[in-house]
Amino acid sequence: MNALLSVRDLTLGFYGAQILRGVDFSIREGTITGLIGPNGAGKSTLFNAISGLYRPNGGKVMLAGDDVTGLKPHLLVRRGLVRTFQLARGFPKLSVFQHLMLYGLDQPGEGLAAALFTSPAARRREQELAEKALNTARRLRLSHVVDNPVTALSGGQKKLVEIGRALMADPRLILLDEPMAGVNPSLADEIAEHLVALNGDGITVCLIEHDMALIKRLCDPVVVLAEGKTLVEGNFDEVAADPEVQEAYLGTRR
Ligand SMILES: Nc1ncnc2c1ncn2[C@@H]1O[C@H](COP(=O)(O)OP(=O)(O)OP(=O)(O)O)[C@@H](O)[C@H]1O
Repeated sequence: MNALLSVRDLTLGFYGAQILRGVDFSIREGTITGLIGPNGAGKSTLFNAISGLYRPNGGKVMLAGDDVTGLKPHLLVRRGLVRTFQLARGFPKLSVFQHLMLYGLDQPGEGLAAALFTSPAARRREQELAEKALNTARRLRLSHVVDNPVTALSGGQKKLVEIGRALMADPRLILLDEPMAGVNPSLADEIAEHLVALNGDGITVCLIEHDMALIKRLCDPVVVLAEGKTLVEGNFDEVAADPEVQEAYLGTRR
């Protein structure tokens, strides 16, 4: 399988502190790739650098063979790369449905003007979007809360809305930053099932997660990041048995 995304020698620093120190890794199309590493290793920063939130100081991000280093997030979304955040972002007063619609609007050719003018074409497009939002909610088993404000949702449901938001962009690759963190075990299981289903539908997934049982169950390969560098890559058992990985975790985490 080909690399859908490759990161080469990526570096990024804040105020003189080097956080990413030459990261190299690839995400093969069709995989659920796990990205693990001790707290502070730079995993979220790496997602931010890939998804255009932070501009790297050096190195390259290639998406489907194109150099997309430093492209703004909305341009990457149009190329099929979407990320989610650890803490669901959003507008507290909007309903789940309105959230999904809003993110569906940020699509190629979907100017705000087109959405506001009530031409037959704009109305048709709005109807299509509404259907897509309802289907997305159904797919994530959120239909029963679709008209509720996001503030009224449980932590786990908010995580599902965050995934739904990403799905509205018809992604080819989703970067998920701890989508199960802080969620009760049965909902974490449900989210895991959704990820497997999305992957079955052809979406490539890269997942940051601290729960090793979930990583073992869902991810192959697993990439380990420590102190801003990729340490090793392999299947879960290979990675877990690696002395360097054990040392990285022992040194800083357990
Ligand atoms: N905007 C920022 N400004 C300054 N330092 C930052 C910023 N974002 C992250 N850092 C620093 O970069 C380092 C890596 O943080 P990051 O959140 O990427 O780690 P992580 O591997 O995702 O950790 P965790 O598993 O705990 O979420 C940390 O030392 C953090 O304090």
